[in-house]
Amino acid sequence: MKLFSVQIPELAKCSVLMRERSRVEETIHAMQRAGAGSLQVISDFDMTLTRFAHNGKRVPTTHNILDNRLLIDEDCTKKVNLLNTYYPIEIDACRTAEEKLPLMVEWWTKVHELLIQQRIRKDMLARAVEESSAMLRDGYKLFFDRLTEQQVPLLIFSAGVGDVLEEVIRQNHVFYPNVHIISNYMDFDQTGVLRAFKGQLIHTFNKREGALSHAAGLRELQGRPNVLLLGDSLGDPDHGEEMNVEETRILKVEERKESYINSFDIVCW
Ligand SMILES: Nc1ccn([C@@H]2O[C@H](COP(=O)(O)O)[C@@H](O)[C@H]2O)c(=O)n1
Repeated sequence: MKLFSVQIPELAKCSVLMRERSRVEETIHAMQRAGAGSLQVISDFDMTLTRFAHNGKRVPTTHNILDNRLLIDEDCTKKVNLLNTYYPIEIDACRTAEEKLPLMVEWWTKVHELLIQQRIRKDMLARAVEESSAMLRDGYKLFFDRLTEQQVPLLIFSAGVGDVLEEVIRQNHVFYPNVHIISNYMDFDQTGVLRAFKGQLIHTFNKREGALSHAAGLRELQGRPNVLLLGDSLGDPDHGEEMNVEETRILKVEERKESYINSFDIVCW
């Protein structure tokens, strides 16, 4: 307890839940002893590195940022706004990942097809991000700065839109060389018009597959056995499993405590 109240006061807050406080304490001690050279951080992006809401309004996900008249027309806006339909399914603690999977594929596929039809222009993305209310979490600057100072790789695994994600962190001045991103990237034609999404679709429940298919990019993380895994979804705890590492899992959620406490070491709600 002393460790948390003195060194990490946030973890002593009543909004922080831990299944086994003593085990988490031991893990943090071990990670501290091993030092920054043994550490890597894996995080998802939307609602983990970005805020869930601000002043009572949902902060847009990277997909939602594309809902801007610079990029898509009014008719598309009506069709593309599927968050209220599919998000409750994504976070439904009563459904299994197997039940959710086809619905998640349906959600991402529908939206990506609509976006492609809109012939989105690459040179408009930065303005769309500027005009959006995208917002990283409080303390993000310290988080990114410390990791880069200590040369700790930060791997962002996101089922969002990589091009938009990059622009958000660039505009917040934290797109440092230690930041690596695996996400759904747009494929633009020679004139800068969206024609497809690159590679295999990444959604909440296949991030593990995404990690494997990008194994080459993960090589530089080898020799760093300690992983701090940050996520907001029950699909996230899988990220580190292929990597044969000790990990501490920290999660940001608004609700669904019970199931999250069973999946993550630390739950912030
Ligand atoms: N068309 C979509 C599809 C997904 N989302 C949300 O984005 C989140 C993905 O980002 P992570 O960085 O958390 O992997 C996902 O959890 C969905 O809730 C969306 O807004 N629109």
